[in-house]
Amino acid sequence: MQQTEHRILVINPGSTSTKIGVFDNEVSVFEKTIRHDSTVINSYETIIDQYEFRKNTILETLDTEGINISKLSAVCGRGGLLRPIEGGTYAVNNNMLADLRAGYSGQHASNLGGILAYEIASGLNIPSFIVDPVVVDELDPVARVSGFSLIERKSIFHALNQKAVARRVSKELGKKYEELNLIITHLGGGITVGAHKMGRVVDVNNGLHGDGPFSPERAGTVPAGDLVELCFSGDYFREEIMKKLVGQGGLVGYLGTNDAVKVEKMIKQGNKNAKLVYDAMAYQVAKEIGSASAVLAGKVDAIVLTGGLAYGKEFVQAISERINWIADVIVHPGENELQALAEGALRILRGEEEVKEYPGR
Ligand SMILES: Nc1ncnc2c1ncn2[C@@H]1O[C@H](COP(=O)(O)OP(=O)(O)OP(=O)(O)O)[C@@H](O)[C@H]1O
Ligand SMILES: CCCC(=O)O
Repeated sequence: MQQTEHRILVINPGSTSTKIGVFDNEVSVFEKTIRHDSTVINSYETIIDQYEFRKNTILETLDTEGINISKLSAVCGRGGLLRPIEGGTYAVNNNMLADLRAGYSGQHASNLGGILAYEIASGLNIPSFIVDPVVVDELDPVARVSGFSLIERKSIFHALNQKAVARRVSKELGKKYEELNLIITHLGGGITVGAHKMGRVVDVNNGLHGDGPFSPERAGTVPAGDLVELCFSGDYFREEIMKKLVGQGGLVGYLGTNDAVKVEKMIKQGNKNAKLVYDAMAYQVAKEIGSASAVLAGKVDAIVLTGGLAYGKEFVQAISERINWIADVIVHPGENELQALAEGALRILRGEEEVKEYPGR
């Protein structure tokens, strides 16, 4: 039996849920998705205002499950919209807390991850970390140039899951992550396609703010001129347009649902519009993968499809048949973010990796 060296609490706050897990070393001993009623969540003006509610919910859940938090070695949260930083495990420090509280790069439920980790850990006098936040930025300089001198391209993507899956696939291929060129495609509520060149994500679409394929909830890249016309038409407030791009874009905008399983049902029932839209989403994902293969100059060891949509056999098939000439396609459906958070903290606690300091200010 494996000896318990480290017990780690991991926290992944999402827009409608808080996922928590307790790990003894790499082994999950408890995982729970705590779903939050949208009326409760929406009663808070900002994401940060939800802090007390989410913290109490986590502590009550652990208490009900009989998990004694005084035995924890560390707490690790999903990192949020911070300043751009390279991938890795970061200690939560005052600069990070200030940026998360202020929403330095915007509002995202994951902003609560570092704050919750810190507040629970500091009461127990143990360290708190975040791992591979959504702002991980390893872009090559050339990838930052947008073509419009007032706007620079940014790196905002599913870094935690992309990096974790990339490491897992590298192991499966019997190589180090730093020895491979991989295209990792996260197919979730948002979709991001990362060009991982020898361990660095040198280019990726900004999944949150209008870049790349459309997804269940995001519009992705839209024709800029037409968008400007719409913004100044006088028909919409700024927040309305933002919502149409993020949250109510993609499948939600076309078909009124973010649930791909429902869309597949619509298609089976003969809904031609649903078929067209679903095909278009697969088509745009394949285009983005093709573009990432050009970033890697065609030297691609594998293309990986992950996230919830990767459970959809026909969706995966529709993407694969357009891109499987580039490299082998490996499918890892779902995400493993709690495990990735635990492993990130563990690498530090075991001294296998040096903890990174968040710069700030
Ligand atoms: N078995 C399935 N077949 C097809 N689609 C599925 C299946 N299971 C889940 N999905 C779809 O996957 C999508 C959600 O993916 P996922 O759970 O990775 O997203 P999320 O965690 O909410 O958001 P994100 O990954 O962007 O942070 C939804 O559209 C959901 O309907
Ligand atoms: C994780 C950033 C991308 C998104 O939320 O869609």
